[in-house]
Amino acid sequence: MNSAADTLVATGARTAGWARLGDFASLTKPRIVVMELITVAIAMQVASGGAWTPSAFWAAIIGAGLVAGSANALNMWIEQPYDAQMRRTRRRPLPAGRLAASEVMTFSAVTLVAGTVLLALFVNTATTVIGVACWLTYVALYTPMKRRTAWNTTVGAVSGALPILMGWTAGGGALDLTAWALVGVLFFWQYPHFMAIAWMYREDYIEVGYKMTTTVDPTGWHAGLQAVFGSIALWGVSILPAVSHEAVYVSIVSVLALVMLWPSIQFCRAPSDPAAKRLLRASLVYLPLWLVAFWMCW
Ligand code: HEM
Ligand SMILES: CC(C)=CCC/C(C)=C/CC/C(C)=C/COP(=O)(O)OP(=O)(O)O
Repeated sequence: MNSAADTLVATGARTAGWARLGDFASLTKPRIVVMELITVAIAMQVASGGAWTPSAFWAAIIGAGLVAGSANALNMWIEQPYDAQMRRTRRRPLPAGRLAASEVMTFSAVTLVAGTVLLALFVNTATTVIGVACWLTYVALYTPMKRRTAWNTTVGAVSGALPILMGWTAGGGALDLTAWALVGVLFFWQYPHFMAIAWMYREDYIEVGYKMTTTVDPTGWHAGLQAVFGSIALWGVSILPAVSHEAVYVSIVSVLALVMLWPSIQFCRAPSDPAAKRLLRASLVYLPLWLVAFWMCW
């Protein structure tokens, strides 16, 4: 177990009551998980044509949330020494000593089992298998790869893209072109999303030894290119689900594409903190808007 965290807890940094509950909740990286769960809910709604039962719907949302929360908690357990050194992450419960390593491990194990059981009993086998595959790609592949190669982002993008497929299969959707187009949207969206972040926190990443596009090429040129090509690919796959659908959807998505493409081009031309922040903000605007367009126009 992690003696550093346990020692800090022993010296009295441990929280109690609601604050302790908040510390456990923050192990799940709640903002990312909430966005993931919105993708799950909308994919399930569209795939089922709204014909879901409340038990299956809530089991899918809570089950996916628990499995994702488990993956994020275990990622924090593995990365504690590096989280402790980065400004953005050093106040997390484990490096700050508010939770013990053993508590984080227990939390991750319990949420993994609970989430998997919920998905298996109340949703279906396909969704459960995708959930476990997603957990494995994140914890067993992406997390160690961050220290070895900048290709980690491609693997992380698979983990980030699979939850929407869980929503689709939970709603009875087949693994057809639409299903893979949805995975493609989430996959390619993560390039501009993360290249902005990789630039903003490049000094932290260099200091702790993470291999990111912006640490391998500190000029930002490769990160910019990946943001631009990611945004172009995002445009293409965002349109795909509309093959037999309305022109209005294609028009909305094409306008939305510019929301991503323009700040990506600006960032690529001259990487800077303000340009990266604008790109990150654009990514966080794009995804909910695209989800609503997809849902409404389906
Ligand atoms: C390679 C994949 C990804 C990486 C490495 C990544 C990393 C990050 C990081 C480090 C932040 C914090 C930025 C900050 O503090 O300024 C962030 C923010 C955010 N990410 Fe991602 N992310 C990825 C994929 C995703 C996915 C798939 C989603 C959801 C669908 C998502 C949703 C969000 C949201 C909502 C925020 C803003 C809230 C916050 O700052 O915590 N991300 N991401
Ligand atoms: C159902 C299931 C298992 C879903 C998993 C969804 C999930 C965890 C997506 C994460 C996407 C991602 C790579 C985030 C960054 O992690 P990071 O380690 O780079 O972030 P950090 O630097 O903030 O720790």
